Order: sequence, then C-alpha cells, then structure tokens
Amino acid sequence: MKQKAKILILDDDNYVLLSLRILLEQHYTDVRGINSPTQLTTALAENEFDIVVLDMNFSAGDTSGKDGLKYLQQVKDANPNTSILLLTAYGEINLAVEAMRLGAYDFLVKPWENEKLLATIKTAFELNSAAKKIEHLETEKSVLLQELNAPFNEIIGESEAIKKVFSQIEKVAKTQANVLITGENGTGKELVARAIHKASDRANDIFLNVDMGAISETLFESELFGHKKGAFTDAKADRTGKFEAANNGTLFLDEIGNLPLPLQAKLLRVIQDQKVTKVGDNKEIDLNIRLICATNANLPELVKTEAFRQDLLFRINTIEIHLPPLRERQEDIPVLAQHFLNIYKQKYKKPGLFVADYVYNKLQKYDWPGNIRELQHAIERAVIMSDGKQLQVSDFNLKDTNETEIEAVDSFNLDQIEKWAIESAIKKHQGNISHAAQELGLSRGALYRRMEKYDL
Ligand SMILES: Nc1ncnc2c1ncn2[C@@H]1O[C@H](COP(=O)(O)OP(=O)(O)OP(=O)(O)O)[C@@H](O)[C@H]1O
Repeated sequence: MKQKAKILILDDDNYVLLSLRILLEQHYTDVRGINSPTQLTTALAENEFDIVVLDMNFSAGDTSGKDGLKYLQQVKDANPNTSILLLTAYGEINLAVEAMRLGAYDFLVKPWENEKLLATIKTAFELNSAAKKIEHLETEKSVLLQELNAPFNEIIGESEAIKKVFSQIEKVAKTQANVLITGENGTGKELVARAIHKASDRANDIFLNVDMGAISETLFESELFGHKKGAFTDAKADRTGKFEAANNGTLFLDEIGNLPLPLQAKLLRVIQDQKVTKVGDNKEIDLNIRLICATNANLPELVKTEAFRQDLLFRINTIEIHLPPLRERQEDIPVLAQHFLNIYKQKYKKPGLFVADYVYNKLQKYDWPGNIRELQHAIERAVIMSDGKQLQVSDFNLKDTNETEIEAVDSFNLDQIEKWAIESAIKKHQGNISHAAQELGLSRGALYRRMEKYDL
C-alpha cells in the first residue's frame, strides 16, 4: 500500500524528474515534479510538503551549489517541518556539510541508487511523521495544562490560615523537598499539591495523582512500579508503573494513611533509593520525582499505634502543610461562595443570580463537615434549583443548621424579641425578603437594615 505523503521534486533535468517521479509514485500517494525554481514559490504556497527532493545546481555550468542552498532556505522558510533531500552530481563534502547545517535532512550524489534513495526518503518521512506526532502531543499537553489552570484550580481565600498556606507553597515549590499535606476531606489538599507543581520547575512536566486508598493490595506493585509481559498470569503486555510515568514530574500520593503496612515498606524502598524495578524485570529505572503526599489521617497517631511506619513518615514529611477545616476559616466562606457562584452562574446560564448578605451569614454559621467540596456542591445545587434572581437559604438545603428551629425568646428584651420576629418571618417565607417585610409591616430597606443590625 502506498504511503500517504506529499513529495515535491525540483530538478531542471526532465529525465531526472521523470525517473524520480516514476520511482516515488510506486510508494507515495502524492508526488509532484517541477523543473524550474520559478515554480517553487507557488508550489510551496499551495501545498504543505512532507519531503522536498532538491537539485543543487541549476544555471548551466554552475557547480557551486549556491542555488540549491538558496532554495533549501526557501523551502525551510515556507515550512520548517518539511524534510529536504538534496541531489547533486558533484558530491562535495563541504557543500553537504553546509546544506545539513542549514537544515537539509540528507544529501545524495547523482547518479543515485534507487534503493538507497528510497531508504533515505522512507526514514525522512518516518522522522517527519514522528516530529508531527510529537508536535501534536505537545499541543495537546499545553491545552490540557491550560485546562488544569482553569477556574477550579485557583486557590481562593482571604483568611490568615490560607495566607499562611500561600506563603508555604511559595517557599516550598522551587525546592525538591517532599511535602505532606494534611487536612480533612475537601479542604483543598489536591489543589495545593497542584499549585506546588505549577509553581515548581517541573510545571511543564506531568502531575500524576494516585489515590492510594483505591489501589488493591495485589496490584499495588504492578500499578506503582509497572510489570514486564508474562511477570504473572494476567500480565499480557508490558506496563509502565505510576512512578515511571511521573518521572521528571510530580507524583501526588493521596490518602497515604490508608496504605497497609507491608506496602508501606515497598514504597519506602523506592522513595529511599530513587529507583524502581518493574515486576518480573531486573533492570532498575532511575527516578527523578517530586513527591507530594496527602492524608486526612493523623499520621503521628498512626505511628504510635504502629499502623504507619515512622521511617516512611520521616521520608515524606520534610515539609508539612496543614489545611484547616472550613469552619475554622469562616472569613473564606463568602469569597469561596462568590467564586463558585460565578462559575455556576455561567455554566447554568443564570447571569443575574446573586446571594444576599444575610444568606452569606447563614453559610458562615454552618459547619461544613465536607468542607469546600460540600460548599461547592451546595452552590451548584442551589444555582440549578433556583428560579429567581436571588439565592435563598432554603436553596442550599443545609443539613442541621437550616433545619435548626429558631429558639423562642425567653426574655422581654425588645431587641431580642425583634430579632426573633425577623428570623421567624424570614424562615416562614423561606428567605423571601419582600414577603417577610410585608408580614412584619416594614419596607424591604428597613428589614435589611435590621437584619444587618442583628447580624442575620
Ligand atoms: N481554597 C480553595 N479555593 C477554591 N476551590 C477550592 C479551594 N479548596 C478546595 N477547593 C475545591 O474544593 C474541591 C475539593 O478540593 P480537593 O479535592 O483539593 O480537596 P482534598 O482535600 O484533596 O479532598 P479529599 O481529601 O477528599 O481528596 C475541589 O473542587 C477544589 O477545586
């Protein structure tokens, strides 16, 4: 079968042109010939050639090869990815060197041997295709990296706690230190790991996330270290392990506290040696990996009960970054809520939606056991379910606090009674301020002023 390739031959000898075309057309789908350099500009403008076969000498009697070098440059300028094969009757080595320096793929002396010419063109074409594939993968990679940098990868927060985390990220990113990120589920541990990677010298390499809790004990070595075909019954082909795949980049081992003790020993060895060996192989692969681990467990406590190896803990926690739960950084709740609201307003095409201050107050009082992930989901759900312009507390479907009954007043303090009446009216009308104001006999503005006064 013919190879799908576009080849151009430029030679002022019509006999050479014809024989080359007949030869190459047997192997390639699109072969064109031109016998004058004056046709070169148009040919290059109209086509993207994979290969150009170029004569070196055009003006009769000129053997300096200068013409060939000039046209070589023209082809390169038109498309730097085209492979150029030069032909000359006078095989001068210094001319060949000069041509290669200017970017020619190879150089053949006339009269050529057909087999050699075909072999040269075949290799040039294969290299050219590989280069295109790499270029394509590079583009794909940069698109993926851009996606990773999308809104969900921005760390939002204004609290002292998150400012401390920002400063820790900045200090640690450029080093090679192993980092342990601790915090409850949904506090942003993975986000912080990605931020360290993005700010490190490895930013243009891979960030590979492995959930240690999700890997079965039997497949652990094969998944992490890889295996050779035939290493065990199900090993039908060679497999690259996560460590090898993350080489030169950052490996993020999430839920490291869930790793059973025997596997901790295996992991420790690889981290210590910075080398990995595939199951069923005896070749060692050198590793150059930035390791970031995360856990929601208290590892020192697990060390005390001998559920986690102390030596492994020392290896992974050169620097420790702790993410406090959201309930301990309430100042972040309104900015985070606003951030997610902006994202979901756009996603669900509800541009006018907003959240009143008193709703933010409620969100701040809720304890968010699922942390930022729970807040994010609550906002998404609220945006989907809302039909008006304003999100109400009831849209958030908050467990506990939303259902909490407003305690009845047990005093005759007028302020307390007024606060109670306002809270009750708002609750009765499910956060609809106009209706609550009407019931209370107040204007909307007056009700807002009182809500502010009582911090509702
Ligand atoms: N400070 C923040 N700013 C913006 N988004 C955040 C922030 N922290 C967390 N998120 C978002 O909350 C969600 C949960 O974060 P992430 O997965 O990083 O948490 P985690 O601690 O790794 O959770 P788990 O322990 O369950 O794996 C993600 O969608 C993340 O983008």
